Amino acid sequence: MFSLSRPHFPLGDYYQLLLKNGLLSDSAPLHADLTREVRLVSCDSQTVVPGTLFICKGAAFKPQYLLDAAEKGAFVYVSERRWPECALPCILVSDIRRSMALLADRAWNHPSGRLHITGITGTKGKTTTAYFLKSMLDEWRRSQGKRESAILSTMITDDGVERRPAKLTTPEPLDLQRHLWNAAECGAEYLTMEVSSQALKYHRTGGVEFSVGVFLNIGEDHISPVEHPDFEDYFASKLMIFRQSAAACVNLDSDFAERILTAAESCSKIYTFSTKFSTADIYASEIRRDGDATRFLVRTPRYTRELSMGLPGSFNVENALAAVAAAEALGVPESAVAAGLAEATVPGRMETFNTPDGKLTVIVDYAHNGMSLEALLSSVRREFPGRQLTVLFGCTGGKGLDRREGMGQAAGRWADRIILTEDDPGPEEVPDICADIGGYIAPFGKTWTVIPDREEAVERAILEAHTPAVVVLAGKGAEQQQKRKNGPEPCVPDSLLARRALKHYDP
Ligand SMILES: CC(=O)N[C@H]1[C@@H](OP(=O)(O)OP(=O)(O)OC[C@H]2O[C@@H](n3ccc(=O)[nH]c3=O)[C@H](O)[C@@H]2O)O[C@H](CO)[C@@H](O)[C@@H]1O[C@H](C)C(=O)N[C@@H](C)C(=O)N[C@H](CCC(=O)O)C(=O)O
Ligand SMILES: Nc1ncnc2c1ncn2[C@@H]1O[C@H](COP(=O)(O)OP(=O)(O)OP(=O)(O)O)[C@@H](O)[C@H]1O
Repeated sequence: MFSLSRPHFPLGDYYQLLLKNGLLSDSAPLHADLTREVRLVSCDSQTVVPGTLFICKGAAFKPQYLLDAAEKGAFVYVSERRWPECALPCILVSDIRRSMALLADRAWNHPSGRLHITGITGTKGKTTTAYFLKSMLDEWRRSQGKRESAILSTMITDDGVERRPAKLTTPEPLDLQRHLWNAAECGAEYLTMEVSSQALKYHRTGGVEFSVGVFLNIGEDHISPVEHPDFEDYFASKLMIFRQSAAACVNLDSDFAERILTAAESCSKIYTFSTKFSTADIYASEIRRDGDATRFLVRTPRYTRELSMGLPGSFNVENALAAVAAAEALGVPESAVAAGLAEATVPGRMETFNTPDGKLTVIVDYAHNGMSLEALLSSVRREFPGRQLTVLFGCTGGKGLDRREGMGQAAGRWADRIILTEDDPGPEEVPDICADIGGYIAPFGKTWTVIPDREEAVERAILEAHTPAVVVLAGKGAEQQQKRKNGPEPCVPDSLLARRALKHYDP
């Protein structure tokens, strides 16, 4: 049994916290009752109750929200500017994002102090690594008769109390701290979470203690007017994870590994992992595909043994090693590491479907930028020699425009047959996006077919393949929505489309 009622703190505690962290930008005394208990800290006027400390923030913020909050019983507000239309006392701060994170951490009584949290950052592999680690932790916990660990990932939010599809990879501070509180209260003890560069840049994880911070890799992505202005901003944001981590896990095979290691020096312990450098603390060798399993030998400071996993793709060994490294830092027993990895599945990541005659393999995968499609196709080429390789994909519209170049080049380099289709076109037209991608395929001397309707495209990709063949359906993974001009609209997931088409397969 657990109680979900949490303590409440007087306004003075919150005020002192901002003062101590140098966030107050007004030295004038605050005309508010500092002894009054804050019943809720909120940035959403729709949730306000009497006794709320209201946070004014956001590009879409309107002063009317503050007036609504005051009417519902908010008694003080925190903001980077005063709002003269509101008579409530104002705590003026210099940085609303940092302030909000610290206030949220306080409001939920610093729940990360009661959990072992692993934060995972990197351009690619965060979700997969988080699922691997959760599977290992849960093996261990089940063997002790304990409840499952919690996870906050792009795929799912499961804090032991709330379980639903995630809105963001890393939640905003007030949501994040509530999830951490839930996890701590229900006895999850361990929590694995993805930490996006956006979250670090905007201090969403401010105040959180990570037992382990994992840095997987870095590549060009998320550089756009609405995300990061340039690669340096993106990289520097990700490196911030180590400032709040006790132990660091660093991939020596990543680009810029030296710089990542230097940033990790702020942590009290560093675990390096690699498939290339035998000097790494966690080192994998003898990597091979054996039937439906990927096997490799791993050496850690505590043991040397063979590990296996169901997920194909040599890049998944990197993710597995990251999880093994985090498990090492957390003291997860060897047997739970091995069993957890062997059993782990990740929806929409390298989901594989084979025809009974074994001549046609369809792979559904979430690769949706150049780095991931390159890793995916090069790995499939190695693992399925001598087969025709078809790739089907599209690119998102209105953002991430550089993905067209990276994905086009990866397809041009590796595929025999290329089908371009819809993938979250947003405000753009699918044929226009495909034409852009085609411009990056052409220099490789390859041709491509544009089939805007994804259902038709998948069917033709599969049924018109020349066996022995592999058909890769990239980009959407387990997603069930297409983001179009009018917003998200439901769509059939690729795995279901693949199963449907395979029913009509005629060898
Ligand atoms: C809608 C939007 O663009 N939101 C972004 C923005 O938040 P914001 O604070 O400016 O949001 P806002 O909607 O303008 O805020 C309005 C405020 O008014 C309040 N309100 C609203 C209505 C009302 O009646 N009353 C009221 O009080 C709202 O509760 C809110 O507090 O600033 C935040 C800074 O943390 C961003 O995270 C957040 O990202 C949106 C949600 C988003 O989709 N971001 C993406 C890019 C993102 O973060 N992605 C990463 C993954 C990508 C990666 O791997 O790097 C992620 O972690 O998910
Ligand atoms: N270590 C890796 N290196 C390169 N590509 C990878 C790696 N791991 C996974 N991928 C590719 O990236 C895709 C997304 O993987 P995953 O969801 O685990 O990463 P992520 O970091 O959570 O991604 P995103 O930030 O896009 O949500 C996979 O479907 C696969 O194609």
